[in-house]
Amino acid sequence: MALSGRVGFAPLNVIGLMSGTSLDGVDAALLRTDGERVLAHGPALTHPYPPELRASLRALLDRAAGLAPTDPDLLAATRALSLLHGEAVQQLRLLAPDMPADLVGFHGQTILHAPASLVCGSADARGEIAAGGRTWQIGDAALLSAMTDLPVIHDFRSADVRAGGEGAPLAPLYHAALLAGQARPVAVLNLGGVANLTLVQANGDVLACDTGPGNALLDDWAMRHTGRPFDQDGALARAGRVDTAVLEAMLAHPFFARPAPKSLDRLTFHAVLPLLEGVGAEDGAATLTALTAQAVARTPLPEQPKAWFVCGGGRHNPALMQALAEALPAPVQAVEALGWKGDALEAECFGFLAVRSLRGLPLSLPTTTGVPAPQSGGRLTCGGITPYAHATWLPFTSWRETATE
Ligand SMILES: Nc1ncnc2c1ncn2[C@@H]1O[C@H](COP(=O)(O)OP(=O)(O)OP(=O)(O)O)[C@@H](O)[C@H]1O
Ligand SMILES: CC(=O)N[C@H]1[C@@H]2OC[C@@H](O2)[C@@H](O)[C@@H]1O[C@H](C)C(=O)O
Repeated sequence: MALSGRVGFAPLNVIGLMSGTSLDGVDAALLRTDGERVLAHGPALTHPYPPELRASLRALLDRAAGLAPTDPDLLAATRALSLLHGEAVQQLRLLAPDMPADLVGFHGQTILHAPASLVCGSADARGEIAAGGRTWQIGDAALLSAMTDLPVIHDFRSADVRAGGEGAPLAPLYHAALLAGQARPVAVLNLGGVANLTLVQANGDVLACDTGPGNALLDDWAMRHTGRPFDQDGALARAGRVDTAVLEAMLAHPFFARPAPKSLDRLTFHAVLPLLEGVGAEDGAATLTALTAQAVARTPLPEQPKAWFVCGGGRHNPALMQALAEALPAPVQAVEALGWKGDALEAECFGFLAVRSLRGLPLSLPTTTGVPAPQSGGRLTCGGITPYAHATWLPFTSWRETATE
């Protein structure tokens, strides 16, 4: 029998873990993939952060730029979130005894994102100061590997930033793999703490960027005015009116006019919050909801998508979905319309990218992060693997399986 030129790569069962900028918890999802195609979707779940961990992570974000690696609060938060990730992995394994995991993709918690373009405030100078760029995801991959007795791929973004890229977004190659066969141009919009889009152009090229705030500003506003962590079902925004003068002043931020690729730190837009001084709780929520939608609509794109598919927690907010439908010229639907799990997509993505990392395939492209050439990334940790024993000393806390809507 003649051998074909291409050597195949056996698909793996991989658990992807993502804890996003909303600081709400860990999403975990199981996939069978070779890093190019998804052969099976296993279960997914969300393991919420306890309020004290959420508060301590939120405090670390404010101090991240000056944090020493040995800072006691940093070490405590790193350990706590790594243990929670370990719990999430073990719970997921219990849900899928017929899909034994081979590998874990561990994103970690971003506490600082300062790629060169944000450090210098201009994309043009990126090449000169690339060495100054930095992105920081905390998490103890060796501890996770020891807890789960699995090899762990982590540190997905640093190689891209070191090479002069934005280090984000990294979901585009996963979105593009799932979009194969859809009518183009087509876009996926992720409404997390920060919002990001993937555009698959008519010729199949993939373009991506962060668009602006997703839910993070609105979450902080809701916490300040209602004491609740987010604007549940958009109730606050729906009771208010958009302050167009404030909205336009916010949209004057130079980030919005920059073409893709571009990325953001969760705190980048906190500089615009003083513009809302004196605006009431409801009108402020309506204005921040409109800001997220307008930032997407005004992102300079070479082609307008024929359809938008929305993932991330923001798609549960009807006020935000309505604002997007009004701002965008093409239909806007949740990714469930494609049969995808919108709350598990990012976790699945880091499973998919873990397998790509293992294979040395690119995680990013010049058109997705601005990196000069297709860039691989991620680091493998399998040191310290010990037989799984933590169940005897770590009680499982609350978790919920991701619904298939
Ligand atoms: N019912 C709801 N009503 C309004 N907003 C909601 C609802 N459910 C979720 N959200 C929003 O979704 C957010 C969580 O979204 P998600 O889990 O996608 O964030 P993330 O994974 O942290 O984000 P990122 O993509 O930035 O990493 C919450 O903080 C909240 O703002
Ligand atoms: C630095 C960082 O963690 N960025 C996140 C964040 O959350 C959304 C947006 O900002 C995106 O750039 C990225 O996450 C997704 C999963 C990504 O890399 O595609």
